[in-house]
Amino acid sequence: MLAFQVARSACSAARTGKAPVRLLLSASLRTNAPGRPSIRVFASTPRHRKDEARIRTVQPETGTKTETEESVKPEIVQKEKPAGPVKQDALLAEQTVSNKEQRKADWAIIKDMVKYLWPKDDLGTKFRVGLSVGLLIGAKILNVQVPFYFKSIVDSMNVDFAVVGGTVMTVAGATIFAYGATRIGAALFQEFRNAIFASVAQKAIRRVAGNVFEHLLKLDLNFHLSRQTGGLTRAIDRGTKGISFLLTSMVFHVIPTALEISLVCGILTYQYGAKFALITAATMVAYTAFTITTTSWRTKFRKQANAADNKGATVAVDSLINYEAVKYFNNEKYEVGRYDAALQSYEKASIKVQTSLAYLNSGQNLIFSSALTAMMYLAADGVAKGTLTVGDLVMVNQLVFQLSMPLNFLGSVYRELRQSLLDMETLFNLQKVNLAIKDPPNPKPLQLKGGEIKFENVTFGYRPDRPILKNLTLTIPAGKKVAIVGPSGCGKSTILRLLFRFYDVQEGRILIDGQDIRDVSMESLRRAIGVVPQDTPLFNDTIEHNIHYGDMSASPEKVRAAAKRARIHDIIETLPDGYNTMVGERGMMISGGEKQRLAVSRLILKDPPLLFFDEATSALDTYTEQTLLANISSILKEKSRTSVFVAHRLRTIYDSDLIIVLREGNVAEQGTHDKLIDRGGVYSELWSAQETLFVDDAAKGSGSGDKKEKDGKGA
Ligand SMILES: Nc1ncnc2c1ncn2[C@@H]1O[C@H](COP(=O)(O)OP(=O)(O)OP(=O)(O)O)[C@@H](O)[C@H]1O
Repeated sequence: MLAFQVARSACSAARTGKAPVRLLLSASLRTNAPGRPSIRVFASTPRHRKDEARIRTVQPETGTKTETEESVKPEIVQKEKPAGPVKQDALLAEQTVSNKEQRKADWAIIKDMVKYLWPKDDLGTKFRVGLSVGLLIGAKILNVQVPFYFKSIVDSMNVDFAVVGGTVMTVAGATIFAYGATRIGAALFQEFRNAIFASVAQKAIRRVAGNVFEHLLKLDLNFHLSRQTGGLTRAIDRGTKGISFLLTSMVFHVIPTALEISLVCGILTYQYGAKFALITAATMVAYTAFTITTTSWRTKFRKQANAADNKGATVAVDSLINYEAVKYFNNEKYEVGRYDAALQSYEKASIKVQTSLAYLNSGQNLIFSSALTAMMYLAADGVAKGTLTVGDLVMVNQLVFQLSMPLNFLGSVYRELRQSLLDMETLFNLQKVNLAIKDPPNPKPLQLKGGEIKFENVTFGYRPDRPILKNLTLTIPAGKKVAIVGPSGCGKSTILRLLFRFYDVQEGRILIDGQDIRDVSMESLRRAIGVVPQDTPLFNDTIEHNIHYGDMSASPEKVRAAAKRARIHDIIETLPDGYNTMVGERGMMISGGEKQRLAVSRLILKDPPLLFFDEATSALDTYTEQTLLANISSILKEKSRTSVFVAHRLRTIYDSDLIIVLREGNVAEQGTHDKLIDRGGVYSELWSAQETLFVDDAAKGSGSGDKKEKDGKGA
């Protein structure tokens, strides 16, 4: 049970830790752009991604944009801390996936995404995509008109106004207005395009995220216990951001860059001949090749920074979650040291990221500026020879500059695209995780006749090398109150988990009223079983909601009636917010005893025929425990129900119809209390030991029970 609880609290801790992770990431791990004025140019980047998009500064002298900062995104999924060699191997294996396989996976995702861009039965989406592409083409065509007007304005200005006469209005007024209108038109087209496309990306995100979430809820307990919940939600979060980026960049970056480059090359060839086109084409090839190779080389620095970033977040979150433990043992310095070590690795990796970025930017600038110089020389030469006008010189300059924007995007889009594909792969892989526990084909619902539960030669272990139940055979008779007792870790809670089909048995079978639980639908099986677990899982919501969870269709009156029966109503009424009191994350804002009673209320509301109480009253004082147990007994008597009580304190179960004593994964003995006492076996020894303690406590006055209860009969 301990391992189960540890794993469970790890999950919950990860959940609790989600907010701090983000807080710390943004507050202390991210470096900011240098303090000079910067313009964000990821105009089409969705809002949530903007924070992560690099900031580029427009250099006033040249107009070219230079990457100045990259947000270092944490690793694709916050991976579970490697718990041993097996997991580390798995992680290594994950990292060494061959490039070929990676490309295959990338293409599979892109193909999948095309389905969202052009869904079969969704005319609306098709229309939006079509319209966005139309607007995009319109914007690009308008954009390439701008240099033409500019050339025309420069040429028409290149006259002696004193000789020719006229004003700016008569000479170039129309062209200047056309120039302005074209620029405005291009900008408007781009904004409309973004607005229209937004719903396509958001719809895709909703569908994928919904499917993944549904799948996650279907996965078995083992999957959830071995993953960090924080990591899972992060995978969904990052994967869905990836979807938006991939769709947006597929439509707005890849296609338009290609379109713009072709248009500019075409115009240069048509207007000024092959030399210009050749230089443009050579620049494109050199720029692209340099960007792609340098980006691939830089990726490892980013990965290192991401890993350090994750480590820092994990350390910080772990320390904050275990705040009390840190304080109990005065280990603040140790924790700060651990955190600083992670920050130091991050610092080193970030410096590499920045320096390699400077190299990338310089190389890109060198290639681009060399091409620009060559073109300007050719154009100036043309002007000198009289084959070109000054306007032509300006137009060449403008056209080439127009290329700088898509080219600059190329580097960032390429890298972001790779990252998005990785994020999405993790997300899509989650959907592929097989369900270990599933319904049989055409399952029948469980037919309850009385509620007899039988374990027949059941062998089960969470790990194959450590069996917990060994050829266990037991019968829980229909309509009876049965107790399962035994030393800690002997498999009492495991019996419940198997019955609920959180896991399937490795050998043997479990029958309810003669039906193998693997042959009936899980929905009907789980509907028939009610559980008050050892550690009550509560939602961070109101008390009302948490009780209501037992039956979402129940009326508020029923909720209150259930609370009364679980002896929690009066306490709730005394709280300032009554039933609207928030219970806090994992119910941390209410006491352990209150949590258990909420769990009992929930069970009463669910009203199932088979009831399981796994140490359900362990956090209560003796008086409240006895009263609650009396209430539970009266509920059991109302209808014929089979109930199973797992308990350590034998005084809470001594009156059961049958007591099963487990030891080392098997039944050591069974019978009624009196029979087992007479037998003088394990139960009798346990009973005597507990009674001695109880009497001692009572004598010292520290126990809350009275002497009358000593033999158990007065309870
Ligand atoms: N998910 C798990 N993975 C691996 N081992 C587990 C898992 N859950 C429980 N165990 C182990 O299985 C054994 C039986 O656990 P179980 O919870 O059934 O014990 P229990 O009899 O209910 O104990 P307790 O009385 O302390 O609650 C324990 O040794 C426990 O550490």
